[in-house]
Amino acid sequence: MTIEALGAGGDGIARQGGKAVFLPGTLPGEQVRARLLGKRGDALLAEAEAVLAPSPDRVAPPCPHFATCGGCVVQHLADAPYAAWKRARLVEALSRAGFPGAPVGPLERTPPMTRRRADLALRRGPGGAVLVGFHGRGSDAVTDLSTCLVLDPRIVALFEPLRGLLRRLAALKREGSAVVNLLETGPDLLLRTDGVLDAPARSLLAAFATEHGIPRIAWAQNNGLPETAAQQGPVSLRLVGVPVAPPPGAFLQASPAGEAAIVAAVLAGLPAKLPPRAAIADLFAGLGTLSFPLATRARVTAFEGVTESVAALSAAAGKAGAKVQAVRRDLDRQPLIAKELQAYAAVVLDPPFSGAAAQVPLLARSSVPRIIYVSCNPAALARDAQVLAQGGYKVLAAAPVDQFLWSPHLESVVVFAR
Ligand SMILES: C[S@@+](CC[C@H](N)C(=O)[O-])C[C@H]1O[C@@H](n2cnc3c(N)ncnc32)[C@H](O)[C@@H]1O
Repeated sequence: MTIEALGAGGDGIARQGGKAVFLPGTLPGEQVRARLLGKRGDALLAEAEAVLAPSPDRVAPPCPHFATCGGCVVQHLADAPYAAWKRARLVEALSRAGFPGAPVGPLERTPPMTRRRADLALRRGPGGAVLVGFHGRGSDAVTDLSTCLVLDPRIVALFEPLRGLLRRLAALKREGSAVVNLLETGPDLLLRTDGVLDAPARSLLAAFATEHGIPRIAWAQNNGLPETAAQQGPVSLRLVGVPVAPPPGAFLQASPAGEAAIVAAVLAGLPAKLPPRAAIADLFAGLGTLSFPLATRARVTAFEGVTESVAALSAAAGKAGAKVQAVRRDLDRQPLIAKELQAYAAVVLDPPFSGAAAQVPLLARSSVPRIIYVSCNPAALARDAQVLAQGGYKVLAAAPVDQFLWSPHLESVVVFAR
């Protein structure tokens, strides 16, 4: 087969009998000998058994786990075509939404080994050993990682100690996860396991926290509410200089450089002049990553659905005297309505992967002069941007931010105006 394009998920795409065939690990222009594996929706899935004519853009993937780990699926592509492909994802998303030729800026890059948040999969294997890593490509298998080239080395340094801990932790029967948030006070660990945490296990966690300089270890059974299992000291990080104490497993932008690029693009998207008593709404505000920078320009109301994040944001704003009011609100069930929206000179929204399907139609019908949409999913962005296009909004600027190096994920900041 001849590979015609690189798909949105990072797989090469060929055609056979009028059907698209997805071939992981291949690149446009390559000729491969392939074996069909089955169907993927309307398309076919195949495996390249041999690359007969490799692309000049093919490079040796630097990570030893490339073949199995599902994290970095396009590490075999040279840097310049990789950056062009990533940026093109935003160009295509906006084009699909009805904004062909939108002013898309250059790709903002983030360096390897700087990701400060990891959501690791844990699995106990036969013999009691525990695998710690990421899920495999399109599979449920867990790749047991010895290294990772995107994560901050301080997180990677915890892999082996975690394996040792979990081997002895009866609370992990078969499956679990570990979220590591690298804060300024050290790694903050949230363990989710499928068993019960008894008193000896709590002592084990406390000893582990002391030994590895971990200020807090929280634990939850499966998807239950986390509880603090061991606390050795305060947990804190600064968001534009404002100290915030995140709850266990809190959402953080993936890397400091990515966060800085997003904040810069959001601030640049505000009108140069705001009316004297202007207010900005920050929707899906999390811990206030965007609220605090926005508060340097106007009063901010920060809407967020997770109670613990709202409390952390509110406490941080109170202590710092920042002009941010935090409000708990589920924006899927109870989006801001027209009457509420008209109070704002600008609305910033940074929804989860699924986008903001409930809020965006109300924004599209609103009189809000400026909407700044921060997206981590070009497909959801394309759907939501189309609704804003139908509402009469134009794109003033769009910034693609490569927070998830070598993966198909793309962060973008798009500025809409009436
Ligand atoms: C992509 S994060 C952005 C957080 C923040 N803006 C930042 O930059 O760190 C999305 C946030 O939306 C929140 N969220 C998810 N679903 C929500 C909902 N239905 N209503 C309100 N907030 C929600 C999540 O808790 C999370 O904090």
